[in-house]
Amino acid sequence: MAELRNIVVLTGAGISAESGIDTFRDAGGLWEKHRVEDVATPQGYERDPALVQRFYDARREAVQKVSPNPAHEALARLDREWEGGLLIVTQNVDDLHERAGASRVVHMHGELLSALCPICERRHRWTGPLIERPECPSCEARSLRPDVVWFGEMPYQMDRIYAALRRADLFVSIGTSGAVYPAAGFVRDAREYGARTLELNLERGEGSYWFDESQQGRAGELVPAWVD
Ligand SMILES: CC(C)NC(=O)[C@H](Cc1c[nH]c2ccccc12)NC(=O)[C@H](CCCC/N=C(/NCCC(=O)O)S[C@H]1O[C@H](COP(=O)(O)OP(=O)(O)OC[C@H]2O[C@@H](n3cnc4c(N)ncnc43)[C@H](O)[C@@H]2O)[C@@H](O)[C@H]1O)NC(=O)OCc1ccccc1
Repeated sequence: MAELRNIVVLTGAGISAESGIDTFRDAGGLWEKHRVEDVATPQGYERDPALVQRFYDARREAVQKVSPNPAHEALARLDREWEGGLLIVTQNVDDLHERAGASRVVHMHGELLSALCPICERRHRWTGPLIERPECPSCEARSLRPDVVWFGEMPYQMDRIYAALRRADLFVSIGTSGAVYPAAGFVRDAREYGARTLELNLERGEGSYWFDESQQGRAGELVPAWVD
């Protein structure tokens, strides 16, 4: 087997479930309580920005009440100790990877604790809106929006992600249903570039067929076992 040097890890809501963060599609998940079109699309934000602000405010409060779990901690350990290439590509907008100590992390769908001004394109730490369209500290436009990627919008840092996929010897997917693109297509991209592929998930995801190996179980057990 070719020498293992470069690893890409894709994470989804399932890795934060054991920290007490709702996933999207599981029973009692976010998409049961909110219509995607209303809270996670640019059109929904145009229609009712206050509804969208409240949705993300509630998630910000929830994230600040929880802590990283053993799966986040194991990936942070890997990040500290692995001398080869490593990129943790997360679909999650929470900051639990960083709070566990990981640094080689890309938030392809944005971050809850960041605010984006679509006018001057500057980002600011989110200090809580309490109103529909907070003022941008840089250009004073009443424009600040959650710095998250909504459906129909281009995910962040796609060039960096595809470059890492092209170099990957190993692609590992953790806690994601494989229902949302382009993230759901990464396993096939990685395979095309010759990487071995491993799925660690509570149940088989929609793209499970494309993985060389698939382990079912809780991330809090599977990930430390895989890393150590
Ligand atoms: C619904 C789907 C069909 N639609 C899409 O994919 C769309 C449209 C589309 C594009 N290409 C396509 C191709 C085919 C079909 C459709 C499309 N995609 C887009 O619009 C994307 C933008 C999508 C991003 C939307 N924003 C999110 N989030 C941010 C906001 C927010 O968070 O509020 S998506 C959001 O939902 C997704 C949820 O998925 P998961 O994280 O997997 O969570 P889920 O609940 O589904 O599953 C949890 C899993 O964990 C497991 N689990 C649970 N507990 C545990 C546990 N304890 N341990 C282990 N596993 C566990 C469960 O078993 C389960 O499998 C995540 O990506 C998450 O970020 N933009 C785009 O394509 O731009 C153009 C483009 C194209 C190519 C290249 C460049 C640009």
